[in-house]
Amino acid sequence: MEEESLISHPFSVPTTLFTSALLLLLLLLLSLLFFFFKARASSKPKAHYRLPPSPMGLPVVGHLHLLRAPIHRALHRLTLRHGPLIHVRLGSTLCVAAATADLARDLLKTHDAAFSDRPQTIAARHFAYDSAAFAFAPYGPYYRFMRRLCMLELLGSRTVDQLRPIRHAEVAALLRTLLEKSKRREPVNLSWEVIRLTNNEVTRMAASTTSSAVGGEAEEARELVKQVAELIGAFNLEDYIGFCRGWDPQGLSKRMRDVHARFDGLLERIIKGKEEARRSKKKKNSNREGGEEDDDGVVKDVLDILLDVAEDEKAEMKLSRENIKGFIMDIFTAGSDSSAASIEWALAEILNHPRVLQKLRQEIDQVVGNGRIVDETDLPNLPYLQAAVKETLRLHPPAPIIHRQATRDVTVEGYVIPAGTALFVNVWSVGRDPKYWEDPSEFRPERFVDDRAVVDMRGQHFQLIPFGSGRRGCPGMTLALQAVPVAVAALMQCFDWEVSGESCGSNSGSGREEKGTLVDMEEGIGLVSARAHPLILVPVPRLDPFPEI
Ligand code: HEM
Repeated sequence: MEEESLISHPFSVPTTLFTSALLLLLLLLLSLLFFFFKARASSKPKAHYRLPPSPMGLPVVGHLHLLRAPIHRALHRLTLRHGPLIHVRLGSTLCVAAATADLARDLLKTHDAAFSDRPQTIAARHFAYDSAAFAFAPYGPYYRFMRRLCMLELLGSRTVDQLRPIRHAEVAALLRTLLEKSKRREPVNLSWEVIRLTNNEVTRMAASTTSSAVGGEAEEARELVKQVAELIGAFNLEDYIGFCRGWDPQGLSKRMRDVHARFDGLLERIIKGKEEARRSKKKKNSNREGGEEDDDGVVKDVLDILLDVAEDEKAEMKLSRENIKGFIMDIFTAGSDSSAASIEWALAEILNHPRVLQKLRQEIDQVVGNGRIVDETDLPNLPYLQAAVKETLRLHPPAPIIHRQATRDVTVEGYVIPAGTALFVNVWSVGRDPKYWEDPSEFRPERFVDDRAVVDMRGQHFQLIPFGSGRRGCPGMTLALQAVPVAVAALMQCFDWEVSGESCGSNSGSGREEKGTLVDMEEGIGLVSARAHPLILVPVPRLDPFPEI
């Protein structure tokens, strides 16, 4: 059976449990024939809409049977056959999918305002504190206020810089673990270690003034994030088949309520701990002579900033407890798995390309040397590393589909996309758009070196949009573009890697997989596009003596 990926980014389309839901659906089909005519009549677009082309659909299920996971690949195949802009139906929900860089520009730039909402699935509603959170909030005054706060403070470059020591400490902890294991020549499940790294980084940056503030809770957060991923990724019949609404035939809504209650409990504990720490700090300060503030050098984390705003009488908008919990939950779930998937894919591609590995190490050795571990401050001097990360995100975007919803009717290339339509911009296809990419399936970091280095990932060059674009583009990009390359660089600088067991290539036709030597590149299914199988490798220390960590 195909292993399902359990890691998440909540802005992609549901894929997990897709197959089982489809089976259930087909069983229901016969008994629901009566409803078909009703559902079809109510879901039919009005006659004057000139929709983009579409494959042949079925009653009730629409095109569900054509969308086997991973969905970005299924949509890619359909757009190759029917044109770069198509429409499909998930049950009774009308969706439009776009597959080229030019269409991405049209939809996410020219019509950005019309596509600035996200579809409100049942999971989104459950985990979004009734729209009080950020990632699924409608594009209104609250969202705009939070977005500004996010870009200037919460995830802005100043906060990201100030919290660098947390990330540095977590990378060092990972290297120590690997060094220990290397002494016993023990295979390491690097996928697991990398998820732990990014999860610790995000939870500590979000909510810990000291390393112990969330320490014990990071594990619980990791487990809950996994559950949220599964549930957001589940194909929920209630979302797409009108007559299933309120019935919960798969028991998903019940599970969502349970997981949400547990996550809420964890967030309450974290926030109460933080409030306690802030109260005692205030007390300590007020006991000081002259009542001057104690600038004890402790840097504010994201939760501190949110609580400051919530307590500020003059703030443009008052933040509620729900707003704060929602935002922290969003970055716990959005921040760690996407970065982990990028690190894993980068390692796998680099190991499969010894020439790239050699060039990368040459660059790191020249810039950093052997006496210390590479640091985020080295990144501007490591252009080949940055190119390798870009190339990884082009070929393996962790959120392969950008998911938005039309707030009004939009005309694109002569077709009309009606208000309420779900939009899928297939980032995976866009990164392979032959108009912009030569030999698109080749892993070749060189394409970003020299004059082509101007293609960046900030959402202005639409052939490369792994972080999306426009008013709903990823606010965690600055953070990810520090955390991902430095982790890749440290792992390549410090260790040689022997490929072991499950991670071996399978000669499955890519032309670069060779049994016993190289890493398999099979893609899993799940909200975040991660590897299907864990990366199991044996670390062999490369630096002798190993630098102090
Ligand atoms: C390599 C890592 C990452 C990738 C590839 C990625 C990708 C994306 C994409 C494609 C979107 C949707 C953009 C759109 O609709 O145009 C998004 C949204 C979002 N991401 Fe990320 N992301 C990453 C890391 C992070 C991190 C580290 C954080 C926070 C700590 C984060 C937080 C968010 C949030 C909160 C949103 C929702 C924004 C909104 O709806 O306005 N992401 N991300």
